[in-house]
Amino acid sequence: MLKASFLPCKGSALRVPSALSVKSSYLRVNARRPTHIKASRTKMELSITRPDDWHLHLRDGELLEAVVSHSSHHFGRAIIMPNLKPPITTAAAAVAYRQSILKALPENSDFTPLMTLYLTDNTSPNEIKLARESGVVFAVKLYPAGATTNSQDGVTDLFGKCLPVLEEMVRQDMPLLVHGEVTSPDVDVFDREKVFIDTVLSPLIQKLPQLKVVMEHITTKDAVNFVESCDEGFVAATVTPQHLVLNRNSLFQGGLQPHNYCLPVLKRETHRQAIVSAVTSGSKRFFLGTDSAPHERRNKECPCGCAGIYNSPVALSVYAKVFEEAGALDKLEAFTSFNGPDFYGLPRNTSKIILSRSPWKVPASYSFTWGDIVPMFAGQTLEWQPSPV
Ligand SMILES: NC(=O)N[C@@H](CC(=O)O)C(=O)O
Ligand SMILES: [Zn+2]
Ligand SMILES: [Zn+2]
Repeated sequence: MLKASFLPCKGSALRVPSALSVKSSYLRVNARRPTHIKASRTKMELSITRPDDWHLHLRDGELLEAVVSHSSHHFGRAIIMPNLKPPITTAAAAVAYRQSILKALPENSDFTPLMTLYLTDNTSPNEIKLARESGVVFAVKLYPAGATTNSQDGVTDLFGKCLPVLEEMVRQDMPLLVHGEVTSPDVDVFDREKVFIDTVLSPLIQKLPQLKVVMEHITTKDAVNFVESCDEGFVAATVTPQHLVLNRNSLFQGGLQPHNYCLPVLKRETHRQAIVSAVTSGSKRFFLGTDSAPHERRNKECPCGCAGIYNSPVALSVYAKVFEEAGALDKLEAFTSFNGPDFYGLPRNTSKIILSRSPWKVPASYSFTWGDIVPMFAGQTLEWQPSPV
């Protein structure tokens, strides 16, 4: 069952665990704690290698300036999603977008954006070569046309028009990042990930077994099973905070909850449990990708609200909570900081961050002259707090 403390009831605070549950966590962690976990009865701290975010939407313009520090503060690097308006479809556009991200960063930040290209039916194999040569593009993103926010320019003909590009990606060792949902209106929205696995991903991997694929923001037991059935170095998955702690009840708890709406949509509890088991098992195939996707409040709380949850400010707190509740805090660091760079063939970060058990209240919203953004778990209290070393 989903813990009551994670149900985002409107207006009710996320419950801080009682002294008793702190104590029992203390005992559980202490019984098998690795050296980087320090515990005392008053304060528990984890020192972990600085995490990276392998799936992040930073947007551009005012929104970029508003959100970038919530990621750059704690994460070393992030895979930056290319679904801007217009999308980042060329290496040159990725280079320019990277410059605007670097410009928006707080002074002295050493956060590194890892850029991606937005795959279209018209992407040329040469663009993949240019992307590789740029030295700043690390992956190509597949949005099936119409699947999610700003995906209207996405792919309609993966096995036809895109095949030469995919073959070039194999040659360039460039991973394909996948929004894994079919878009046919005939397919129930809750089945779209499973049908995508059966009809697109599985055949794709059979056709191009050397292509590196990341199934982004997985939401189902089917995706867990699929990723686990593939070759470890070739297929992996990112997992968001929301798909670890919320199920589809959270969309309707006490009324319609637009701030819990993202794509792929939250699934039933059995799927959430399968994802928690997979990530807390210590498997190298799963790594941190927040899918933090800020939208202005007015575009979420309206008759046709956008999909996307803004979770950068709370992501590390939520991941820590999930691993703690599974009795797997010793496996947290691999998920947040090792499995991602290992899969991408990049070095692990060398600096550290500290996660301490000191409850903090998530702001009700972040306000700017042009509007505001409501974060995940707005107004609620979380137990784990990250601070840079
Ligand atoms: N996850 C979402 O619900 N939304 C993302 C797009 C995406 O990652 O699919 C966004 O850009 O808003
Ligand atoms: Zn997506
Ligand atoms: Zn996303």
